[in-house]
Amino acid sequence: MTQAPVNVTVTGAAGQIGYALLFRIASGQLLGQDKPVRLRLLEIPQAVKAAEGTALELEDGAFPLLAGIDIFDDAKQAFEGTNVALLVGARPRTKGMERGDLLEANGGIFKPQGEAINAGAADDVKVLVVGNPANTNALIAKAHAPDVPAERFTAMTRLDHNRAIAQLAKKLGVPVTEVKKMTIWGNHSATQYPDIFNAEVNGTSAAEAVGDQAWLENEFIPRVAKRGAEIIEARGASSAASAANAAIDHIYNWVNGTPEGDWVSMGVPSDGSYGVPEGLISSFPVVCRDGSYEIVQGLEINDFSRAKIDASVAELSEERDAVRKLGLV
Ligand SMILES: NC(=O)C1=CN([C@@H]2O[C@H](COP(=O)(O)OP(=O)(O)OC[C@H]3O[C@@H](n4cnc5c(N)ncnc54)[C@H](O)[C@@H]3O)[C@@H](O)[C@H]2O)C=CC1
Ligand SMILES: O=C([O-])CC(=O)C(=O)O
Repeated sequence: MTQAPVNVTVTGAAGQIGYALLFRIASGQLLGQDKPVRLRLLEIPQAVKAAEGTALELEDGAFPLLAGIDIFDDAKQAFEGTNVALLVGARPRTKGMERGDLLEANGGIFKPQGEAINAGAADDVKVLVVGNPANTNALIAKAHAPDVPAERFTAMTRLDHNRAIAQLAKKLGVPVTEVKKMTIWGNHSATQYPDIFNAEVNGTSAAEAVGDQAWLENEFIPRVAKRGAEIIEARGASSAASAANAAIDHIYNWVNGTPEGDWVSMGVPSDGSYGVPEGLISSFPVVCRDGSYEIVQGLEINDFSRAKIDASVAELSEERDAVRKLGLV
């Protein structure tokens, strides 16, 4: 283990996703088994003690790759020298809160965090926003980090991607490993569009293998898009371990590449591909190589898919307009 440790900042470290995420990072699953990590945990002052408790447990794991843990309640310090920033902590929607209130409350978190990343993160920083509304929170953070290349700001739709693979595999009675080229388009919200027209099962068209438009429209798409609510209903709490798992997958692929003949879904700043307005953080199919990603080009978008993508992108534009009005971007 001669490499210098990679600095990984996790916000919301004392929350449920944080608890599921930190042990997997410490065990080497985020970056790879040859990469030591130094954890930098950010919490609000009231939750620092709980984060300290988690740090004690991390110590008790005696993880060979864990080079150190520091805990902060100040964003500037937490993002100093960070190579990988996992922005998990966010303001949840509470009773009586309007959409605008939620965006404003999250602006109060993601604006200063963007500024702190801009001021102190390492030159190679990669940012993943998990905290909801993830795409627009990522947009806010990016807007306040003008010195960081825009493409380093990403939002998590990998949980949706994994959910879509699992549901499709279940429908067709095949192992998840047979499903390739799944795509989530748009927003991490109920408007997202899981696209099976470009997906493959055993190397052939997934849509043809399913051959059931009613299942696609009435079961698959709503199931994937509303899976978060289904989990909350069943568990009495939102997805945590599966969200942490998806965050691990997102960064692992970004850093180490996607497998040959497959792609993954990431919320990334649009370059105008597929008619998504430039700058919006929208989910696309991407391939990752050598620590960077590229949006997969040239996919066929049929009329059904076009309408679904447009609807989700329209929601992203509305969210951007709302945070623009609030002076957050
Ligand atoms: N993109 C996705 O696919 C998913 C996103 N989520 C979102 O992830 C977020 C976190 O979820 P949980 O861990 O379950 O929530 P949680 O409420 O258990 O934990 C959130 C933590 O963030 C902390 N926090 C709040 N403001 C902060 C700030 N300014 N700086 C640092 N820490 C701060 C809180 O003290 C709390 O410990 C939520 O917004 C949730 O909606 C959850 C599942 C999937
Ligand atoms: O709604 C939530 O907080 C959880 C969420 O994003 C998901 O499970 O996809």
